[in-house]
Amino acid sequence: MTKPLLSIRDLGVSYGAVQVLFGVSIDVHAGEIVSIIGPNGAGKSTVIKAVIGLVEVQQGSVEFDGRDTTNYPAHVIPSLGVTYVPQGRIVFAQMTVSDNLEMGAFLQRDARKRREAVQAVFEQFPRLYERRHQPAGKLSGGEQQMLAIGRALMLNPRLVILDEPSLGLSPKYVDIIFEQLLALKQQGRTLLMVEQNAARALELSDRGYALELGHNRFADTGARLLANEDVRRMYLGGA
Ligand SMILES: Nc1ncnc2c1ncn2[C@@H]1O[C@H](COP(=O)(O)OP(=O)(O)OP(=O)(O)O)[C@@H](O)[C@H]1O
Repeated sequence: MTKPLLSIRDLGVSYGAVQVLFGVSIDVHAGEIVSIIGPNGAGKSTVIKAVIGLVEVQQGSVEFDGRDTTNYPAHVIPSLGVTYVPQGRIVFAQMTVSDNLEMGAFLQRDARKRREAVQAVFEQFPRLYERRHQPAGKLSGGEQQMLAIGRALMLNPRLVILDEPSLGLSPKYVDIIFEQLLALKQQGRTLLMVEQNAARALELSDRGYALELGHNRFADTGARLLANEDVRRMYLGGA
């Protein structure tokens, strides 16, 4: 198999004296959707925060596109081609939808390229085009999540990392957001996400990793994890 685009190896992270990750390893290949699942406190968000420089890695390594990026500062990560959609639909509420998107292209100095990127996001999310002049704070929760995802696409990233993209959304928008993530993969994007909605996430994931108390517990294709009795009992509510 080709080398992973992102390779997280034996990650150890502590908050102060409390260790929360104990040798976690995760690979993401170009063109894949990979999900990290696990109960509250398993360490899912900490893994992605370590990748994007928001928490310090004490053991192990992070490699992106063959380069050791362990403990690269957060402000450098977007220039590598890695963008992040934080938990909680974070948008600039007073700014219009269009201006929110422009903010996502902060590294792009060419105004024409910025406009082209905005147009590409509008094609992906026609609903955002309809509401382009409105303040982001007036959008519904699902639309704000579309906007947060659209903003992360503005730099044409090689990897998009999403923390709980479906959290707090109505069932209708959960469907829409997951459909959009699948559409992004079909366009060749690479996605790594953390999801509490494990069954839905695994359905559209090429591969998944189940964490337990800061350790790797299961790693397999999405389909095989969904079919695994132990995974179903421990992570999918026994369904
Ligand atoms: N800033 C912090 N300071 C101290 N402890 C933290 C901090 N952030 C997270 N933790 C602890 O680290 C552990 C892992 O948290 P993390 O948020 O990575 O888990 P998670 O699997 O993403 O769960 P959740 O879905 O609840 O966010 C938990 O015990 C949590 O309480």
